[in-house]
This record gives sequence, C-alpha cells and structure tokens, in this order.
Amino acid sequence: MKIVFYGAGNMASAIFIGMIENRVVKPEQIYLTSRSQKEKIMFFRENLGVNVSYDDTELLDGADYVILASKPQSFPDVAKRIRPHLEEKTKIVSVMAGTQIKTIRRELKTENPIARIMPNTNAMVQHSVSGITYSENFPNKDELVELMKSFGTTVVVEEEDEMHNITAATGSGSAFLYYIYEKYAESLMDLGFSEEEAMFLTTNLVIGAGKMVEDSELPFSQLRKNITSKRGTTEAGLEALDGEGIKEILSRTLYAAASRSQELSKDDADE
Ligand SMILES: NC(=O)C1=CN([C@@H]2O[C@H](COP(=O)(O)OP(=O)(O)OC[C@H]3O[C@@H](n4cnc5c(N)ncnc54)[C@H](OP(=O)(O)O)[C@@H]3O)[C@@H](O)[C@H]2O)C=CC1
Ligand SMILES: O=C(O)[C@@H]1CCC=N1
Repeated sequence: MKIVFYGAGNMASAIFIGMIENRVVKPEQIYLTSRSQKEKIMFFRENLGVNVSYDDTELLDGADYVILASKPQSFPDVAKRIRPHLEEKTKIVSVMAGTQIKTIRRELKTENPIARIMPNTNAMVQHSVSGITYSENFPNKDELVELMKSFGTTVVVEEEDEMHNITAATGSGSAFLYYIYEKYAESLMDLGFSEEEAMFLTTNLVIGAGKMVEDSELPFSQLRKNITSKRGTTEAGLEALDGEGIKEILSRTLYAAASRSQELSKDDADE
C-alpha cells in the first residue's frame, strides 16, 4: 500500500506517527510532501524512515491513498499539484475542516472516490475519535476504517453535513479541554502556587481523571458526585462554577466552532 500525505503538519504527523507506531503500515509505505518547510519533513524521514518528495509524478505514481492535510485555504494550490498526476485507482481522503466532497471533486476535476475524515491530534497516542463520511463510489470502506483504527476510534457519519458538529466536538474538542487545563493551572497560581507547582498539580490531575474515565464504568456525573461531600469544599466550588453558567459557555463554544465549519464550507462552495 502507498499512502501519500499532502501536508505534514500537526494533524498529518499525528496520523502517520499513530499509523507507524501501531504497525498498521510500514514507514516506507508513507510518502510526505509539504509546501516549503523541507527541514520539517526531512526530520520525519530521518527519524521515522518515511519517504519525502516534492515530485508530484513520483508521489502519485501508484498511490492507493492521497491524504489532503493542508489548511483548507491552501487546498487550491495542493489541487493544482495533484490534478495532472492523479491515477484512477487512487482514493482521496481529506482531513480539511469544512471543505466539502463536491469542492474537492471540482478542484481536483476527478470522479475518484473521496472520503472526508475529521480526526484530532490525539491520533499521535492512538486516541483520536474520528468522524468519517464517504462519496457514494467509495470502495472497500472497511480498509480505510481499519487504517483509521490505527490511530483511534471512528464514527461513520451518514450525512456529510453532520461533519460540522463532529468537527466542533472532536476535531476542535481537545483544544477546548487543553484551554480549560491552561486556565485551571493559571487559577492555581492565583491561589498562590508557583508556575511549576501549578503545572505539576494540573498535569497529574488531568492524567488521573483521564485514567478514571477510562477504567471506571461510572458516568462522569457519578465520578463527580463521589468527590462531592454535603456542605463540603467541592460543593462550594461547583456552585461557583454553575453560577458562571459553565454549560452555556460550553454550548456557545461548540456552536461557534460548528458555525465556523459551516462558513468554511460556504467560502469554498459556490464561487
Ligand atoms: N490540527 C488539528 O488538530 C486538526 C486539523 N484538521 C485539519 O487538518 C488540516 C491541517 O491542519 P494542521 O495540520 O493543523 O496545519 P499545519 O499548518 O500544521 O500543516 C499544514 C501542512 O500543509 C502543508 N501545505 C500547505 N500548502 C501545501 C501545498 N501547496 N502542497 C503541499 N503541502 C502544503 C504545509 O506545508 P509547509 O509546512 O511547508 O507550509 C503543512 O505541512 C486543516 O485542514 C485542518 O482543518 C482536522 C482535525 C484536527
Ligand atoms: O481549527 C481548525 O480549523 C482545525 C479543524 C479541527 C481542529 N483544527
């Protein structure tokens, strides 16, 4: 199998590192290209043993999958590179937020099978939860799902439009959680901890809570209740959090992200 990544940035590298670490593909089956940051992809060649090239003929010759992993705004340039060399057998898989299958088809001027996936950077530790949707002519869907299992779990989305919500929930989702961790650590500093202490406490709290969520069969609400004593410290803190409208804040956050995905799909949809 030959898998070619157009773009080797944060998301692509999380995917191919996850694939290689899980031994689902061999490094020599992976080809990387980028726009200009050659040193970065040479680093991957030296450290992982993947192939690197800027020759589109060589890259696309016999490719089974082409992964579109640039920013949506760079896609027209990527499409120009791919278009003249795309073979009929090559399946196209896009990780780009918002960019619709019909837009990819139009830019690449192709009837080739296209899938859109929406992973997250937890792919690097094989814990992405990724949405996936396919064009009608996509063959052997199981093969792609198996490949994706190497970097986490997958959720098949029947309607492409549902990808907007998946993008908000999981594509962007870990960034929202990291931001909460950041603010938690900053608030510990307000309480009087040093930066080092605040980072140490927050990091271990997050790791421990993650393991509890993984190992325990209890819902989040029960895990919370198990910590909350009547008229105790946790109850006091939770009342303050609820008073600030934590649920509404998170709803607005997710709504803003999903709306941006919709806007991105309109930007490129009908020009
Ligand atoms: N980051 C994330 O958590 C997630 C990102 N996504 C999607 O993944 C995509 C990439 O995001 P991310 O990895 O964060 O972005 P990065 O900026 O980290 O990476 C973008 C990559 O695209 C390359 N690129 C740009 N233009 C071209 C070109 N003409 N030919 C070949 N390669 C090109 C860049 O090369 P160079 O470095 O040389 O400029 C770079 O390697 C986006 O579409 C985003 O919506 C989806 C889910 C999660
Ligand atoms: O911020 C973005 O647009 C991309 C898509 C999901 C995560 N990162």
